[in-house]
Amino acid sequence: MGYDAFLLLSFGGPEGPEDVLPFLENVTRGRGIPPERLAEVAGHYRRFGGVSPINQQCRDLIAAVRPALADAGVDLPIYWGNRNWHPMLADTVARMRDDGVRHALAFVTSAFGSYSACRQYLDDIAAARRAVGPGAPVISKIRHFHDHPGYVRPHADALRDALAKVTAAADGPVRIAFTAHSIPTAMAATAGPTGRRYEAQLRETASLVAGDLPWDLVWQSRSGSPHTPWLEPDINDHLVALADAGAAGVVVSPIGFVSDHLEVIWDLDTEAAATAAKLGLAYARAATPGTDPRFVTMIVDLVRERLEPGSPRAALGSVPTWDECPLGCCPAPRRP
Ligand SMILES: CC1=C(CCC(=O)O)c2cc3nc(cc4[nH]c(cc5[nH]c(cc1n2)c(C)c5CCC(=O)O)c(CCC(=O)O)c4C)C(CCC(=O)O)=C3C
Ligand SMILES: [Fe+2]
Repeated sequence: MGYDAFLLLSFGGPEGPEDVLPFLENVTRGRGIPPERLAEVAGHYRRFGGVSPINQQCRDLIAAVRPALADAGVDLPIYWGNRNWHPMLADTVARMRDDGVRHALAFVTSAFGSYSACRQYLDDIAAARRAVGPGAPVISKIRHFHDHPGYVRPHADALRDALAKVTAAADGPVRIAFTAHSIPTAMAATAGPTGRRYEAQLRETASLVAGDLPWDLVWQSRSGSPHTPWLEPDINDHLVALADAGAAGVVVSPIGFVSDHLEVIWDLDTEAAATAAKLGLAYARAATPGTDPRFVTMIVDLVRERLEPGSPRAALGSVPTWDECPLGCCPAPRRP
């Protein structure tokens, strides 16, 4: 099977105050998110001038991937499209069609399964192709990479850097808290081909990143209606529990994310850091891979896996990954 383009597919984020509400409408359309929650989240974006860092992080990633692909002898044009904000995926797919692209490989900026982290991107690809109509390229999504050394090692080094800072500052025991985006428990139950795959992958990533160190996996950025159960505990509640149990410091490592986007700089660097300060806990947040050269090389290697069938599939763990998600894997949740 030949591929003739590389597509970076990401979440998208606003790049100015006037973008914030239409962006949030795109994210939450038909999702039953209460207006109070939306107003609150709009406030988070406004605290950063209405600019999410995520689009610039995508530009930076492309700038790093372009020479890395060329060095590896992979000669593919590079495109970028987002689910929720410009450049919108459907516009990108139209441009790919105009350029004569027939079959693109898509790297999605999420390492994990579940509807929100995986199937939703496949649905967005299908919707964008439908919108473009005849001649739209086929787009194949690159596999999950939750246990790829190019994802695990940058997180592991960042964890050690942050741990050194907190250990120097804390007068007592220091704990490690890994975080990922919370999802509704119903979505977690049906993640992957046999359920609970989002949590299983995250636990595997956590244990690979932590090595011998003890850790907890907790959740951040809960959205939705307060009446819908989501994965718990929230990082802020967890910090209270750690302080009550006598911890003096905590390192928070957002293993659920590939870059320091708004959910990291607001929910962790602003909110969780304030909770820790109030509790008297020493606190540091570990960096995400971003444009770490090992992460960039991973993307090249994942492309080569698909270009050269039979080439090695790097994996440090044992939770399986595959190229094509089975039908019915990570089904869409029922929406209110
Ligand atoms: C699993 C997961 C990931 C990780 C996988 C991946 O990376 O894709 C992720 C990433 C992200 N989530 C992000 C932003 C938002 N997520 C929201 C809402 C939701 N997220 C959900 C799940 C996830 N989200 C879910 C189940 C909802 C409820 C609505 C629904 O059922 O779909 C909302 C609505 C407002 C609110 O928070 O209530 C916003 C603004 C940004 C961009 C940050 C930036 O701008 O820099 C990023 C990278
Ligand atoms: Fe989200």
